[in-house]
Amino acid sequence: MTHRIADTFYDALAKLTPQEQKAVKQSAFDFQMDPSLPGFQMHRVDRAKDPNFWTARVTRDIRMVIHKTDGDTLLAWVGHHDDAYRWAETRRIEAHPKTGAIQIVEARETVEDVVVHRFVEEAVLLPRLFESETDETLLSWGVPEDWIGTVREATDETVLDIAGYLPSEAADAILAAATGERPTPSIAFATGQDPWSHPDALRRFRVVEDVEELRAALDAPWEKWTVFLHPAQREYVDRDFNGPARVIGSAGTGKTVVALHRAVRLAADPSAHVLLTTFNRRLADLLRQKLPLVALPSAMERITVESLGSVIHRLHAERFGGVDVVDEMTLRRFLEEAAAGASLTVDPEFLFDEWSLIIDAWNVRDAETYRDLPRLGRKQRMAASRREALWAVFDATRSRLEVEGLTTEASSAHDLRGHGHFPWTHVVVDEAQDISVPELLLLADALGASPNGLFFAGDIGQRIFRAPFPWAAAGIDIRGRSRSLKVNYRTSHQIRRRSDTLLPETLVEADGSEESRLGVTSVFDGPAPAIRIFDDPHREHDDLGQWIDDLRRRGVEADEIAVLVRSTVQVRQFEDLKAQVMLMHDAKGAEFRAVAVAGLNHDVLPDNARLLAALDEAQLDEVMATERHLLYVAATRARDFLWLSGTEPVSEFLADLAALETVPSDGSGQ
Ligand SMILES: Nc1ncnc2c1ncn2[C@@H]1O[C@H](COP(=O)(O)OP(=O)(O)OP(=O)(O)O)[C@@H](O)[C@H]1O
Repeated sequence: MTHRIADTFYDALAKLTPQEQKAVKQSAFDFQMDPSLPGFQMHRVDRAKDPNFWTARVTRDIRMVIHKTDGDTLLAWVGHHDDAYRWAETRRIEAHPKTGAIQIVEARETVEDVVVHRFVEEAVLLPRLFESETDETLLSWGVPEDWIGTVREATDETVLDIAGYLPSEAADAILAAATGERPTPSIAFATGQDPWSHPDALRRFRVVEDVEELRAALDAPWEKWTVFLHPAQREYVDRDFNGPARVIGSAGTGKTVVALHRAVRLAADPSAHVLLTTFNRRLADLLRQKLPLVALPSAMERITVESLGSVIHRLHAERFGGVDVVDEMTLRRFLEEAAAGASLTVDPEFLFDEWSLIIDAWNVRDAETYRDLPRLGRKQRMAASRREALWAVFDATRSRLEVEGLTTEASSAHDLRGHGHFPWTHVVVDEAQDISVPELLLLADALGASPNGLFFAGDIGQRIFRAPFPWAAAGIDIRGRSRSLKVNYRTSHQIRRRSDTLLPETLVEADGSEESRLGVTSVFDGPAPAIRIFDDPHREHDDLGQWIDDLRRRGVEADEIAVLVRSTVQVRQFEDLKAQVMLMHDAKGAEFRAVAVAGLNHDVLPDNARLLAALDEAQLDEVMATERHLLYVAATRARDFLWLSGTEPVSEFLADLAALETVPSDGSGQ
């Protein structure tokens, strides 16, 4: 006898009151132990299209909908009595005729009102998106047979509605197709293969082995990712790689979720020691909070969650004793004094960048290496004589640091390379787009060649802290072991579409490889983002206050609303609002039901001081890219509601977004 739980049960449970949830959980456990208990008063749902639907009593008013086949049970839905019967009466659970995956299919006539009604109004005007697709193609996307006609009638205006009624693989496919992507057909199972084990079935049904597992699954019904993964996520969690691998994808596509599950799956091996890490402490703390949702205590014992900086600092202290790390001001002074000593006139910013991004980052120790080194991540060319003169400055700075008993963070990482035992067998790095050169060099040295040794999750469109550099130069080759996720679980269609316009459709990595951002879909709908431009900052503040008050009246709690700004001065400007007010940089890794990115003014984003400090076109491009990424990161923290505003003269990024508002729909559908 196999017990399963469906994602629809989960979603329905999350909508009940805490009291009702408690009762349902107890009943679900009891049911798993003994489904024949008389208290359940099992009733077959008489008017159901599918004869296998039953209801089980939880309380006077609450019923679980159970699907029973050959002794196997599936917890399919839960809710108030009449709703539960209606749900069961209008669903069928069956294997898809083409793909072979088990699906929950909603009876089409129940939704005709919603969808067809709209068809009538728009039918004459709008082109049908899938008119020319054959039945065979639509079936290969997982569209249920009796939905083919409706899908073929879909227009730009109705495609979202229709997708909402379809099994997720079919919804993903039609939404991707509506944006011009060619969906990959679902795997077709041969007759005789278990339809429940199809990858598309595994994303919505999960076998529950014992009550402990059921308890873990039901304890956090809002965190659906703890139980149900998209097949692409599952693949990257489970697969074995013979070298470093990477999952990429735009904001909200579940990369962190993959990183967490992957760490747990690696820790299943009793001889494993897994480091789950990222580039700063705040993000490592967030990972530490999420890990217990997916890891049993036995796996937790084999997983260390710590930021890379902290790991390096700790290992260095253990191995070499304590050394003081030089602060930035002192380092800048040493560099300038060394330049003066060598009678070299050089821009201090350039000197500092050259030290940080080349000399210290790549551990350049002699003039020859410096002379021959490719300009990794630096766009300016430099004559050999100039490099020779500069080398004297860097060499003197190194000696000075040594004399004063100081080191740098980068040097600490370099010291650890090739020195002694690396304490972990596997490292999983989240937010890998912001990893530094020395950190990557260390990881490459320790585990770059070992199977399943290194796994990275990241998005180059969200790189906001560090300059880009080619990973291959650090000894990491992920060619053929990198793939992207395309389903956005966090952000509504409307918010994702708007935010996506902030970045180019194709991003180019430092090694020249390209990443297409097209074809991403969201799993739910919501209101369009509010894009507002004001003449007066007080007006901006007050209107934003009203937007927040409105949300509060609609039941959004203050801690689910974030106001994100670019500078600390602006934090003060908005801090009286009933929301969490924070810097855009600090929102990385977080998500909120509602986000307002405010104070998007001309001198604020891109940050004026950074623009002024740029020494040439290349640096200017880099500043523009990271500032753009920052706005993208900020906007994509929003789940349901997004507000973007500034006061004239506004940020060029905001002006661009506002200009799009007045342009008629681009016809992309998504
Ligand atoms: N398979 C899934 N089912 C349901 N929800 C999911 C799934 N995967 C991810 N999510 C949800 O999507 C949201 C985004 O996930 P996650 O933070 O892992 O994305 P990300 O790609 O790391 O985002 P970012 O790049 O913005 O940091 C989270 O709320 C998470 O709970």
